[in-house]
Amino acid sequence: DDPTNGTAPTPLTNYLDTQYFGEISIGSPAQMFNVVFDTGSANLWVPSQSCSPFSTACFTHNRYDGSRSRTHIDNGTGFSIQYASGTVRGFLSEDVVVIGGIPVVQVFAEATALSAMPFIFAKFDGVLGMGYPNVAIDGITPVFDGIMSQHILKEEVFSVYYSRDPQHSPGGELVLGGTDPDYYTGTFNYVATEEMGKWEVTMKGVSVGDRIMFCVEGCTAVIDTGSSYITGPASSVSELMTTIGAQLDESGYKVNCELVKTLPSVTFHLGGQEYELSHEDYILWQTELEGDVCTVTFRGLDVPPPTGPIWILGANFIARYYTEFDRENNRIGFATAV
Ligand SMILES: CC(C)(C)OC(=O)N[C@@H]1CNC[C@H](C(=O)N(Cc2cccc(Cl)c2Cl)C2CC2)C1
Repeated sequence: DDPTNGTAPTPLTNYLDTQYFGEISIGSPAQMFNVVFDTGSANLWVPSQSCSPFSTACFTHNRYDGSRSRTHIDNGTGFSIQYASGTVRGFLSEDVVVIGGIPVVQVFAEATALSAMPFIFAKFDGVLGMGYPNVAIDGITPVFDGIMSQHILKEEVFSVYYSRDPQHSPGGELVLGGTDPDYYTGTFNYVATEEMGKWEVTMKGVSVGDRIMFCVEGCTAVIDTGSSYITGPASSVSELMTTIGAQLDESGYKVNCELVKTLPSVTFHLGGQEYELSHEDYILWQTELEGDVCTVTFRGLDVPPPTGPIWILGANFIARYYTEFDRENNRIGFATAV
């Protein structure tokens, strides 16, 4: 009998409120990796022992060595992912993956080439996609689907808590099979996933203060645990920044830290509920040597049709709203995070 009654928690590390990752093992004996549990993708990849020494991003991370695992199964099929922000190339292997204490035989990619950008900034080794199977490249069964087919989870859901303060411990928590009441208050409000097979919902508007300014006719919002920020169509975000008096510089939108407490809330209308972010939720306040820097955690990103135009609600949204991803009922639940 499972000591955690059909649920399996994994503590997460919070790196600068922008990267949240937890530990999994692959192989026998266990080889440990830090991975982002990413609802915006559906494949598992980790750096490979056979990655080229010239791939700095690969070399500075933990690497999987199939020859050291007695449960390794050769595959060798080529694999590549083209992110908006970078490229991962390698080949497929199969081995036992353990996540939250649950073992699953899994086809995954060994990365032999990782683009320096952005992976040299990554504190994590790889990515474990928590998306639906139809987002999976090469039709590979995602990890969570492999676990659901074992019928050991109390519910076919997983939940995510992201802490808002890097010093907070744990930096977050992934729960397979349920939710963790330690990290939310009140009840869940649910929104149906709009397009079967993506962690995407219909958004009814985006308000600044009490004025609906964007997505007035409705639009699509992706709830993406693997994105650091909130992104929206570049024109909308640029208008939003003008409204709050933020300037764009080479590393994002900045505001004068003295004015932060006067900034309006930004509210996302999902399902029958309004999800407000206050300036505490969307400003990253960093104290540097040359003074304080206040970054607005919104980015303009134009996703081409038919996928776009979309808004992507990332870590800073999830840090405020504890999120339950429900595969049983194809819906997403939000509760106020503690
Ligand atoms: C189309 C398809 C390829 C499936 O799209 C995706 O996979 N889309 C992914 C959607 N979720 C975010 C992913 C992403 O941007 N990164 C890079 C990243 C994010 C935050 C911080 C850092 Cl340092 C980095 Cl490197 C992966 C780590 C999750 C892309």
